[in-house]
Amino acid sequence: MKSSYILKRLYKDYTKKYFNRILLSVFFTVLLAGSTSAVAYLLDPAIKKLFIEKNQTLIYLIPILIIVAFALKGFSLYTAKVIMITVAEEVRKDVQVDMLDSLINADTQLIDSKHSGKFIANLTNDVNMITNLVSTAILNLFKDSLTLIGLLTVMFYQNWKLSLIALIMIPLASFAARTLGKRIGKVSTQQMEKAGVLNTYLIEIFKNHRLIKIFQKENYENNRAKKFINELKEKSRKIQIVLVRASPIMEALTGIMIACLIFYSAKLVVKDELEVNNFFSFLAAMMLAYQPVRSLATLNITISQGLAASRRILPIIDDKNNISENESDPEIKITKGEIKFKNINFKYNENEDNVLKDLNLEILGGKMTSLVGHSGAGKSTILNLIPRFYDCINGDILIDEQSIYNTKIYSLRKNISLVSQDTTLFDDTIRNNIAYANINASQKDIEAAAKYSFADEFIEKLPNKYDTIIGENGIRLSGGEKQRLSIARAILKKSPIILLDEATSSLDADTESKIQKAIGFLTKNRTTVVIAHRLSTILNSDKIYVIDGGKIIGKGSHKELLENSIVYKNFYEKQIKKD
Ligand SMILES: Nc1ncnc2c1ncn2[C@@H]1O[C@H](COP(=O)(O)OP(=O)(O)OP(=O)(O)O)[C@@H](O)[C@H]1O
Repeated sequence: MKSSYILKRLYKDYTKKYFNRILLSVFFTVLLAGSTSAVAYLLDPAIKKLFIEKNQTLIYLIPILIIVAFALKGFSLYTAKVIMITVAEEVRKDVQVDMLDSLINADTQLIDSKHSGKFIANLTNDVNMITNLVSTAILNLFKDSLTLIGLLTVMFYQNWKLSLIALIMIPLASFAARTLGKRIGKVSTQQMEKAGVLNTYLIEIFKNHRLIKIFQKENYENNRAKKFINELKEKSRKIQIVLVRASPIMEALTGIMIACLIFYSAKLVVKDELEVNNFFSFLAAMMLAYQPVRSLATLNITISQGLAASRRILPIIDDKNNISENESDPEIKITKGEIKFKNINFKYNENEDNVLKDLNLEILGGKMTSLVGHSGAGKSTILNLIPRFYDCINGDILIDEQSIYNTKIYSLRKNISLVSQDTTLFDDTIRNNIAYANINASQKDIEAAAKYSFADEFIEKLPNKYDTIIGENGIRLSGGEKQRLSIARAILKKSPIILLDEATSSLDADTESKIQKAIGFLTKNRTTVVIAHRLSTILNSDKIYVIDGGKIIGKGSHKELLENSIVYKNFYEKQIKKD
């Protein structure tokens, strides 16, 4: 990604709308440059009139002017900074909102390939650097270059020969800064990658802490943590060191320049080409110019960091969705809820074999259809294709004779509920977790859904009932309770199509029977496609498909399949019967 393109994008998407505020901030930097230069300039008449000519009439005016100039300098700097801080925070918010928007709407395939820890690092550290680029860098660019121009004017006004010597420093400083900037850009990308790895590791520690304990892997994990932290430390150290490397370079350059100046000034004084008042005013201007030159020299580093961060962030924002719809696509209309798979081929990744191979399915409207088969056969994949979490390579899926690929995606998903075996809940109240299906649902509807899913009996026993916060992914609830909540959520959605990935874990007989009843209520007269693991579900099914290696190898009722399908018989004997 070219730097010019990045800068154009950042301007167009993130800073253009704050243009007026930036302009106001620039106006204050003009005041700042003027007042800073005035301070340096005023030393000339101050020394000449007050000390050399001993003029008593200006004894009050010049000090007052100096106070005014300093006050104006302070006020302008403060105001310019406050304006740019506000802009910076707005830009930070806008970039983060865009990143999260792109994540929330991303294709499932894209999410599969994303590194969650790296995303967190991008969302925090990288966005910081972009914010610096569009605020600090812009502010400093104007503030420092205008101040420098003002001070150089004073310097040239006082003595052009001395000023030319001082100017030698600028190309030297900018050369040093360019070299440092390049190095910083490279190391900061490496640092961000390490920060991402550490974030992901942290998420895994939270998720897998029971596993760590039971395998007694505390030491092993401590060592891994140390390794990740060390790697990050190394990169951070490198960046900090490159950053501070700017200081000795600048100090050395300043030293050389001051030495040359003193040497040359002495010569000029001898030749009567330099007055003491001019020299002091010149010196003051040059001293004041030190800060803007230093800041301009390191500006390149902020810009390099910001550009490197943008190269990581903009592609995330620009990630294109493959799963899309046309403007003209109609909403899907569900009548019977019949689903047909026609010659479906599908694979998750480019270079792999097809996971589903020329698959044909007919799922009866308003009835229950079971998918059975060994692990890895492709059952979940079939379920994933119906709400278009993934799109097939070729073939078609029809619901009530309408292709799901030519309908509005939201209308399709609105008609589908998914109850999966790994129940997903939010760290929120019970009420909000059920109402996730419909945030406008009344308390009465929520309670009814809880009642039909047999969740009400445990909810009533909780300290704050429906207002109880259930912890991250429902950590404070039992497996059976979580399942009932997710069924309540699906009941509230009232969708005509239900996709059910039946839990494999066994529950106690009482909970099991409640969950079966809840599922019975949820799926009654609705098109249900279930990855079946329970005999009762299989027996209740109107049709069973046996999947193997991404193909249908048998269909019919339980009884028919026991007679006709060896794979089914095998599956039944080994996995269902023993349960
Ligand atoms: N997100 C994914 N990315 C890549 N490959 C995947 C992905 N999900 C599943 N697969 C592969 O697709 C094949 C079918 O998997 P699928 O999950 O559909 O099987 P399944 O019949 O549901 O198995 P199980 O009963 O164990 O859940 C497997 O070989 C699996 O490794």
